[in-house]
Parts: sequence; C-alpha cells; structure tokens
Amino acid sequence: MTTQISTADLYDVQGEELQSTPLQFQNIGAVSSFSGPIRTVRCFQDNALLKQILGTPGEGAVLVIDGGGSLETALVGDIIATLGVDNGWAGLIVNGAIRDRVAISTLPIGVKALGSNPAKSTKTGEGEADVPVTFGGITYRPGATVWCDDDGILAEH
Ligand SMILES: O=C([O-])CC(=O)C(=O)O
Repeated sequence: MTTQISTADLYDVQGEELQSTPLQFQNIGAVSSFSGPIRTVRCFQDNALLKQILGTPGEGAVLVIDGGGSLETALVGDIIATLGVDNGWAGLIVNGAIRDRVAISTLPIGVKALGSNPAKSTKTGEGEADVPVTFGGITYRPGATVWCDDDGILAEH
C-alpha cells in the first residue's frame, strides 16, 4: 500500500483550497489513513440504501454517509463494512453510529464514525445518493477528493 501524505502536511501545502472539520470522529476500521473520490448517501436511521451502494464497485472511493448525526441506531455493522472491503471501497465516513466495533477494527478499510450503538437501523431504502452533503463544516461533493487520517479530514471544495 502506498503511504498517503498526512493531512497536516497536505494542509500546509494546500490548506486554503481545502475544507477541514472540527468534529472528532473515531477511527474504527483497521486502516486509519485513506483517501479517494467522494461518493455520498444521505439517510436517517435507515441503512438499506447505503448497503446497496456498498454492494457495487467502489473503485477506491470514500462513501460519505450523512446520517444526520444520529447516534440512536447503527448505520454500518461488520457485514456492511465487509461488503465495502469486498467491493473495493477505500473507506466510510459516517455522520452517525456504527456497531460491531471490534469486528470492524480488524477490517482493511477506513471507517470514521461519531460513535457506536448496538441498535440496528430500519431497512426501507429511504434516502438520497450522490448529492452534496454538509456536516461539521465540510460540504462533501461527489467526485471531489477527501483525505482522512488520525488528525482528521480534509476535502476539496
Ligand atoms: O444489518 C445492519 O443493520 C448492520 C449490521 O449489523 C451489519 O452490517 O453487520
């Protein structure tokens, strides 16, 4: 695996052109440094749509999941995260909760989330995909690049 430039070094070179967030995401996957083109999904306490998307080729993209910051239910567990691994996604940024934290910590994928909750989400498929989503001061636009590591997140405008 190629070593990725740290977000701090990237900020020093390109900071004016990048967005950062003060949100203190937890790094839950086994990969803490990851980057790629942004794909997005917006869903509230329902994970059928994001599961469907992670079942398609990721081609190194980062799926940004805007769950509205809800920690009431988990949007991603180890089965869904494994789907992401198997389909070539670089990582997930979850504005919400995950579950199966211990299992996800062994998976070769980046997973940033606000926290965890064993309660599961509904599965109606409600939500939107590949639209710009905004949380924590960053607007994540499909196709723009995002970089993540232990220091945080940077994204192109
Ligand atoms: O099915 C769910 O809601 C999430 C889950 O537990 C998994 O991905 O393993």
